[in-house]
Amino acid sequence: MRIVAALGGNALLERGQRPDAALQQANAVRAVHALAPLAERHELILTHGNGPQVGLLALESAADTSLTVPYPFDVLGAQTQGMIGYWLLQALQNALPGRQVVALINQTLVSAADPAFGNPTKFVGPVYDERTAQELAASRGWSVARDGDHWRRVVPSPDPQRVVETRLIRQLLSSGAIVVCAGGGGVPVIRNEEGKLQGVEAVIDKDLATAKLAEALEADALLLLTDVPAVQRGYGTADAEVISRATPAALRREDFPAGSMGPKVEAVCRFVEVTGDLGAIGALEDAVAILDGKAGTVVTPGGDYGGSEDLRPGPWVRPDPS
Ligand SMILES: Nc1ncnc2c1ncn2[C@@H]1O[C@H](COP(=O)(O)OP(=O)(O)O)[C@@H](O)[C@H]1O
Ligand SMILES: NC(=O)OP(=O)(O)O
Repeated sequence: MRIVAALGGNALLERGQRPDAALQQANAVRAVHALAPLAERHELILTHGNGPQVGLLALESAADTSLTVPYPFDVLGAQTQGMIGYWLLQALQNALPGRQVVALINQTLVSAADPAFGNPTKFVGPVYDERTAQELAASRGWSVARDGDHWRRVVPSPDPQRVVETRLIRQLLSSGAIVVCAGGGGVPVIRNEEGKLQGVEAVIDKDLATAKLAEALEADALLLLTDVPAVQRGYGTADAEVISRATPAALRREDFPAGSMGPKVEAVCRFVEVTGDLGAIGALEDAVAILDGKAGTVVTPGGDYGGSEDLRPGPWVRPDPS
């Protein structure tokens, strides 16, 4: 089976954690520990978030007095792909000796006319209390919004249209490699009037980009792995209940917050609606259990799923490296 899995930015850096490299690298090793069994049995494409990290790099760049202007978000996005891609690359190589692993710097095409450029929704950087967030918004010209119990900076997040390097990713997969790509949703680019690729100031939602990629790669399953065991109806209320199976139509009747669960639900719905294959949302450590039908929120065209036997079965044969 071909599985495209997305790793939440919070899996590498939990809210409130100090962003030390060693801590994030250890978190990457933990994440890979949960994902390695999938890579042993299936073709694996791994994407990752970058919300906490790209916001941190933006703060660092803004504080660098040697710069005329701080680095733009496309450049910062590429930096996070390098940094997080390196941690995942090394963790995967150590967990799966003998396998070829590649971490790509890659771009995702968006529309210059996307209304998201005028309506920032993507959370980046650390969490603040409301007063600090409002002060930072006033002094730095940021947009800020509530993220659960906290406040964070928000930046534009245009809809991903296409992962520019899709064809190359296919080639790497067919050579047997595990591919880490579309980090932070991919570096956001437009095609300018001369038809050239050009970076734009935005952070793409990695779940929506991952769904686009999974569709283009004809994946059998899309797994969005995060820090909650499943999608809940009435999340945060006394009546909250887990949704373990759903159709896209049933999920679309519910309300989920922009910037967190909203884009994940939208991403799995789009993937299942277009492909008729399986999309799921759940906890990183449950990656294998989700595919076995024992955890997470599993979304299928019929809203039913018994386990991975329901997917097109058959072991993935590792290509001979010679
Ligand atoms: N209905 C819901 N069910 C489950 N989690 C929800 C829901 N609504 C909001 N959330 C929040 O969504 C978060 C996951 O989204 P996000 O922070 O964007 O994840 P990640 O960075 O891992 O991609 C959870 O930690 C949870 O607080
Ligand atoms: N770019 C992105 O969606 O990052 P997070 O998953 O960390 O929010």
